[in-house]
Amino acid sequence: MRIPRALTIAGLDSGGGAGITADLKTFHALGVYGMVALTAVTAQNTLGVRAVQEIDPSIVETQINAVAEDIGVDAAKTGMLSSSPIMEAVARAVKRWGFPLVVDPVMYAKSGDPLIRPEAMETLKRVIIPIAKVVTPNAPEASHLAGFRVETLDDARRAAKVIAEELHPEIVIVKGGHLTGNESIDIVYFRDTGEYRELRAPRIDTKNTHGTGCSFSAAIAAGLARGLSPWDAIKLAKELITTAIKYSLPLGHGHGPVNPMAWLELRAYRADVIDEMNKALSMIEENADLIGKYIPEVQSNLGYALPAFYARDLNDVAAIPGRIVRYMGKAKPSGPPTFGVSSHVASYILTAMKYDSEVRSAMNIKYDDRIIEAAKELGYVISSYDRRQEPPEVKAREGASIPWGTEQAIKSVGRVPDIIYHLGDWGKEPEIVVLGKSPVEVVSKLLAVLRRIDEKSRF
Ligand SMILES: Cc1ncc(COP(=O)(O)OP(=O)(O)O)c(N)n1
Ligand SMILES: Cc1ncsc1CCOP(=O)(O)O
Repeated sequence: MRIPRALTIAGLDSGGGAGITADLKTFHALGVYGMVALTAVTAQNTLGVRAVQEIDPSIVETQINAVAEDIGVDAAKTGMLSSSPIMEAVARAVKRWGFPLVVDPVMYAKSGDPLIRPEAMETLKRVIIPIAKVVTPNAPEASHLAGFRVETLDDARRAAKVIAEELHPEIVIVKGGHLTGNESIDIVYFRDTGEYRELRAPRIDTKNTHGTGCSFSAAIAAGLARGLSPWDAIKLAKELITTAIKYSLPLGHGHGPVNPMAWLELRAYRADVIDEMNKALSMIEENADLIGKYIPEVQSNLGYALPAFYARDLNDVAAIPGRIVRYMGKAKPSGPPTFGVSSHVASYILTAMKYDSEVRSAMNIKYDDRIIEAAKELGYVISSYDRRQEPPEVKAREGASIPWGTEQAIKSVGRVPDIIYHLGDWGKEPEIVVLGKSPVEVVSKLLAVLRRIDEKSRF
């Protein structure tokens, strides 16, 4: 088994959002072992850079040699290279080992503070960019490298070609993050073939973009280390950075950090949600006769949302496609738990989570007075709302009824209850919704109530 290995040759951001910490998170999120050759220590936070201590160039070079000689480097990236001597040292080591290099031509921090000495700009162009397989300037960096202002997509296309032809990297990506428009469009130019390609993603409206360039270039290096073609590595990096920006972290008072670990966490949480749903479905199947009696005309569903930070909309809630039906008197899930297949139950969950982020699961069942009575006896918190009181403007808004009703029920008991019910309206069947922290907890609550009804009916 080959363990892909990538090296970041970059600076430390004490705030943890950019530089080597962003790079290592990105490498690991993509399943690549990460190594570091530190070039500078910056005293930095989300607001700016307070101080910079450069690392001695010979130490930078020795770090690269040390890891390449022993552990091996499948691909590397550079970030903050602030001085000509550091650049010369890096170039010597890169040429010695011959690994593919991604260059993020870091010039300024998001805060606007400079991260390169003015006199080193020429060395960046003459010594570092020519040894790059891929170079990833944003629009201001592309302006410096190409020698004209990059403000439009056409400018970006022209700049990519000029940088490739004059400075000789194999591939130039002029990133669209600093340009305007609903989409963030990166221009990719291949020097050998003269071919242009584009990478598009919806522009995400956030100020928390600290570390974007670092993570993007690290993701390309990780893809190369994994043996992907440059184009596949670039596409993967665009997907990762879009996710990292979508789930960026509102930390600090300036530009908060992007979140490359979201790539990994989302996958882990999704798998966890499906596992927990399957456990609860087994409980339903083991008690199919009992639960079967309480499946309503519209049928039931059981939902479970991702943890609150990741639960943004209905697609972030897993439920049963085709719902839980009554078949031969028994409760029967129609299919495997799947994200984005519920609107009704998912809407209860997402609304409840606004009041208590721990309550991530719910199941709807048929209304029955005995359930309310038994739940009261068991000490559950019960609340209700009256669908007939729904304001016309709420009724008129698609998808607004359940959030409205859920909020009414929560506000009337001052917390997210265990059970919410309503007695219906014209054309709306009365229903009971059981809520809980997990689907196992929801089904356990439901079974406790149904068993109590059963016991009572026997005496
Ligand atoms: C140590 C260090 N390296 C690089 C940067 C640049 O990061 P950022 O300011 O977020 O800009 P992009 O990553 O988007 O290019 C830094 N601030 N510190
Ligand atoms: C009670 C109820 N009312 C309309 S659909 C439905 C059942 C569950 O729907 P979903 O599968 O959207 O959660």
